[in-house]
Amino acid sequence: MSADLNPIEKAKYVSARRAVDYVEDGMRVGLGTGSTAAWMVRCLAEMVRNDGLNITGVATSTRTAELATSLGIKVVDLNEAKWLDVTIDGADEFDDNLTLIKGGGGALLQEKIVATASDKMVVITDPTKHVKTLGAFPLPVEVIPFGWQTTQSLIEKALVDLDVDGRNITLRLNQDASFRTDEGNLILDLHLERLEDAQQVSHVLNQIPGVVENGLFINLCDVVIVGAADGSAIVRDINNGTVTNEQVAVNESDSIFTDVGG
Ligand SMILES: O=C[C@H](O)[C@H](O)[C@H](O)COP(=O)(O)O
Repeated sequence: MSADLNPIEKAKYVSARRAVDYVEDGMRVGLGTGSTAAWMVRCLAEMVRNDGLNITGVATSTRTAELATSLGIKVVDLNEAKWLDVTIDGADEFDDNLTLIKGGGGALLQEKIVATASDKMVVITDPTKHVKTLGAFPLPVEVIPFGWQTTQSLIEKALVDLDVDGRNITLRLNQDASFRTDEGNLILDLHLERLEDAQQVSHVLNQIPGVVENGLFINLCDVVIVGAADGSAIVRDINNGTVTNEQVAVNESDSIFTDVGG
């Protein structure tokens, strides 16, 4: 493996390399967003290039679409694909129930639509993402720009009613301006520290006018893969209840490392 990659990047690569085993010829594949998902896109592109793999990708963000297209993966709109065989995506946090917090990169809305429209969601992670209780990672909530401060106040009130301390909410910035999602919306990051009842919080947030979607992914993830820098990966499948510790075949001279300058 490329000596230039730090251990976390190596772990992400290992997890992505294992995840692409779920992709078969002719599949429609949801392509996640983020640094881990980018490794998966590079792995798939290599299979398209070297093995003639024939897949159709649906990207969860403009940047993933650009990466996939630039590497030779066919990308279509979800309206065209309609339904997907598998989606592979990263996560910011996951717990033992495979509930996720996503949206650190602001792509949670399209990611959730794509994951929901998939037969299987495979989540690729590194050891830093596993938590006992969700919430240390701020929960992203996508809101429309109109009246966003009022929406924020309504979120604060709803959290108090749920006995969750939601007073620390920040508008996500991109340098000096507000961050805009691919849909032109804003992101509020909820610094909750602990999230005991994800189902309830998610439900309540999505009832508030102005909230488009939140970053909690509940009952969507089928498989989580936790890669490690030594080339091992823990693969947990929630549907068949298996947890396997595997060694992933990695090629030190893999051309995808040169794609990223590693
Ligand atoms: O909006 C971004 C996504 O939910 C990402 O999948 C998530 O933030 C994980 O990203 P990374 O793999 O870069 O840690």
